[in-house]
Amino acid sequence: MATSITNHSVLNNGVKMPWLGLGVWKAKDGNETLAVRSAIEAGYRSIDTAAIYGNEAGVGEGIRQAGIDRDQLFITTKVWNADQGYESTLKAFDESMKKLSIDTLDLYLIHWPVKGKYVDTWRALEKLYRDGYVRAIGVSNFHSHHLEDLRQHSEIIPVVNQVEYHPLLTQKELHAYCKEQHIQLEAWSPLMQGNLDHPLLIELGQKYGKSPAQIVLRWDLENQVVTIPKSITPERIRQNADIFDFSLHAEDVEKIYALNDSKRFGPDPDNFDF
Ligand SMILES: NC(=O)C1=CN([C@@H]2O[C@H](COP(=O)(O)OP(=O)(O)OC[C@H]3O[C@@H](n4cnc5c(N)ncnc54)[C@H](OP(=O)(O)O)[C@@H]3O)[C@@H](O)[C@H]2O)C=CC1
Ligand SMILES: O=C1CO[C@H](CO)[C@@H](O)[C@@H]1O
Repeated sequence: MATSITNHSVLNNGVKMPWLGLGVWKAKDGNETLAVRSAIEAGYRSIDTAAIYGNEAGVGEGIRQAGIDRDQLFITTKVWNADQGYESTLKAFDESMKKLSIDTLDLYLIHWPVKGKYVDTWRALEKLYRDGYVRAIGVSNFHSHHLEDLRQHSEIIPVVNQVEYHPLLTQKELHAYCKEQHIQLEAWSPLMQGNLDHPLLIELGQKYGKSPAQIVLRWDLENQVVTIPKSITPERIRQNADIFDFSLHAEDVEKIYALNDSKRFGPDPDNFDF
């Protein structure tokens, strides 16, 4: 049970990853810098970006402005689909590191399972890991069949699978598979991209004296899912981190699970047109 913002998941290679991080998709034009700085000031120690978000340089700037020791932070970025393949991934990694202006990355993810490419991409991630440039390597948007395929064609197991996960898309089978394989599930769009007006979430918010966003983020923690809500609003950034002073009763966790209707806000990885 996570009781503090510094609580972490211990990944399958022993690296510690905070249960809560800040997402920064769509944060641009300086908002990403302000958001990262506000988050670090509020106690966040994990930031999730990606090459395709176009804000790695601004994220790096926010980290510097916060004036925190690099080893206190957990930074994730991702290789974009157009850069997949062995050599092109190594090049994309260098570019991301230059933009972030850091020497070592905490977590590098394959953003989507691009058919015919992700195994070679994974070999590049394995090299970066073995050479010490990345502390942990993982994937995003992988179904269990992608993970099985990778398992049969590679040596290192991903530490994390970052997938769309929220009350309307609970991914129970994938979650069970990841648990069995010691792959940490990480939730993207945990706040359903701001669609938080469901009556149950409002009712539970009133019951626990919390907002619907806090109820959903606490539900992630109860389910041992790493979560990375995005906000560029300092007050919401603080609110989203104020989830360590309460816990949900088991029956309420189940009520939220029951909202699942396999609703995706993003594409299904099997149908995504790369
Ligand atoms: N691997 C992948 O393929 C993907 C990864 N991601 C990652 O996951 C992160 C989170 O997902 P994302 O899609 O951004 O969406 P989220 O589910 O985190 O929702 C973000 C939206 O919710 C609003 N919001 C934040 N906090 C609150 C609150 N307390 N009350 C009400 N509204 C709130 C934000 O507004 P505002 O900012 O204006 O405060 C924003 O509009 C991304 O930023 C990215 O890092 C996302 C998509 C795909
Ligand atoms: O993380 C994400 C958000 O941005 C991308 C598109 O621009 C998505 O495809 C992706 O999954």
